[in-house]
Amino acid sequence: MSNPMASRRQRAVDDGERRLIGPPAATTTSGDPLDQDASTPGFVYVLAFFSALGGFLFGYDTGVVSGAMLLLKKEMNLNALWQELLVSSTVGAAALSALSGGFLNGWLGRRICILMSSFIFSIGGIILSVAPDKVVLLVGRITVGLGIGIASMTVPVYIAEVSPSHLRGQLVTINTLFITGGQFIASLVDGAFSYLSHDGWRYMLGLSVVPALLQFVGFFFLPESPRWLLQKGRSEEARQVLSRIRGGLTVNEEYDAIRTSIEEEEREAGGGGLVILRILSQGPTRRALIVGCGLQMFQQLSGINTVMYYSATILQMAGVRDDKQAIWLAAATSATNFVFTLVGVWLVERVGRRKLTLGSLLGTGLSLTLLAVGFLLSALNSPPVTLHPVDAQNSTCRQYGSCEFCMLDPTCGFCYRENGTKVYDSSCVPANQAATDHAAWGRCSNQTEATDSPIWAYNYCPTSYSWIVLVGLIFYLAFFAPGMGPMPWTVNSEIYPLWARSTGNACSAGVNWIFNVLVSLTFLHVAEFLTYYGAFFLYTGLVVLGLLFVQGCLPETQGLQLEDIENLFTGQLCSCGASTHSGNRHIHYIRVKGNNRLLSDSDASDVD
Ligand SMILES: O[C@H]1[C@H](O)[C@@H](O)[C@H](O)[C@@H](O)[C@H]1O
Repeated sequence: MSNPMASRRQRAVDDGERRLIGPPAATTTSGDPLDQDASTPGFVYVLAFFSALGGFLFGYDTGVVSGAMLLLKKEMNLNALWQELLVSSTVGAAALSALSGGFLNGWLGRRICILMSSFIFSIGGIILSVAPDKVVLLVGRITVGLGIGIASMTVPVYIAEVSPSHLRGQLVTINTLFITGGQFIASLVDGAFSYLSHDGWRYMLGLSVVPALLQFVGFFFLPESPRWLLQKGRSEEARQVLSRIRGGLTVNEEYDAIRTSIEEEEREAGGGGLVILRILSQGPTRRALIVGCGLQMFQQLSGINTVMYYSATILQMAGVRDDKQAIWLAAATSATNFVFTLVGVWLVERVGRRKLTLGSLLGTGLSLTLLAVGFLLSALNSPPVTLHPVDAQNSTCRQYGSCEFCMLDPTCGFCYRENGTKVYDSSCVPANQAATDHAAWGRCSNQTEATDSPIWAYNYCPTSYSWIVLVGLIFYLAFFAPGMGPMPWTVNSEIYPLWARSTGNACSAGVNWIFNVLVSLTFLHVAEFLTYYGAFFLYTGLVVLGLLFVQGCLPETQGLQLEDIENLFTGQLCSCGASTHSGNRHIHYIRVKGNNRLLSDSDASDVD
């Protein structure tokens, strides 16, 4: 049977070495084959930079809120519900707008969507910085979330569509570098403005207007994706843009490949019906969608955002008691995430997406186990409660015999004194629910700087095993950041055929945001029921499932033309074979350890 979605060229890999079947993607005007490195004009980096500002804003706005919240809850007297609302409304809005972004992308194009998201970011930043009360703050956070959702699905698609294939993985991964960079800068800004006694949060939240405006102005001068233009029948414009992006080289080959693929797709689909239904009804796109959404789901299920969020507590366990010091050390955590994403940018075109994802998941799983073991040892050696003060309100806190059980109850905290590593005079008392940084009553209810005053531990316990948890945290970020952080975004930007690309990315980005909310909102409840070590063992289990999924289902897309990648999904989902056409050749290849190994390359008439 001939493959209905076959495209023009196919690169097959034999024993890890790629053989190019058919002519190279671009030739110089003189007709010489291009040296690919020499053929990459700087303009494509400019495009990637301005687009990735969307990733920066995504990272900044999700990262900045934790530091801003420390100030906001005091200045606006926010209770726990309002704090939760302000954090999760952004992520919820991002999920909704990512899902609707697919339709907007197909209809208005990538460029307009990017302009729209930077405009929304700017408005959101302005609302947040002038907000007179919590309701306006909520409106601002929702607005920013709408911008994040659209940016998170559009930017990777745009970068993938303008990049030459040999650089595509690297350039799309730069977007995730900008996400983690945004989170890192946000933590620095949080640190710097935490010294302001009043209105520091206005600067923290409002500063995002600067990159948003920069992106808005930049994109006024930048072109639309040539692939989208061609799909809309604006062929002359598409050819001009393609040639501008490729530095004035002859782009006939690439242009023809895109056009043929669009024509074939249109013939197949007849152009009608809802895109999502067409995706689900055709085997290859359905499989691509499952792989894309699965990757995004497992990214969030590996617990990245709880690890980032929980880093402050981990650091407190390690003995960092001062708020300011904790803020700066949390900046070190996001710096680690950022630096190791840089390793991912470096590795993606060297080892390929699949190996990088598998290696990253393996390391992430081992690090989660280490984290869980650290928490387990801390729990087993948790200091006992030795004092039982009279509790007028008869709260649940008095029933707990050790710090471990006391801290797992969000209404209680552990009040103790220490002598070196020895804990004494310890009690479990109710936390002040408006501000959990002190107890509701008793010796830990007023914070003093005196060295002999008792210590208030909310959400953590003093332990001598915190170093295991700290090492686990660093290893976790070092393994997660180069692979599982960026690869779900990178792979999604390249696995769908053009007609399904916006919708496919919208769905997978939506899945990412939905699981982001689910995991971060449930973390404290999961920890309450399963304890902290139980929660981290659970994430380890989920990572093992992720490993099996990636091992079975993720093909290698490195180096292939976007138009060819869809053919990787023509076999059974998670099986290892596929075939494609190249001119009148019929090529069978098999995925061996994720590489496309050539099986046969025969005349089409022999096979069909
Ligand atoms: O790829 C990104 C990155 O890993 C971020 O650090 C994380 O906060 C996001 O949820 C994720 O999508």
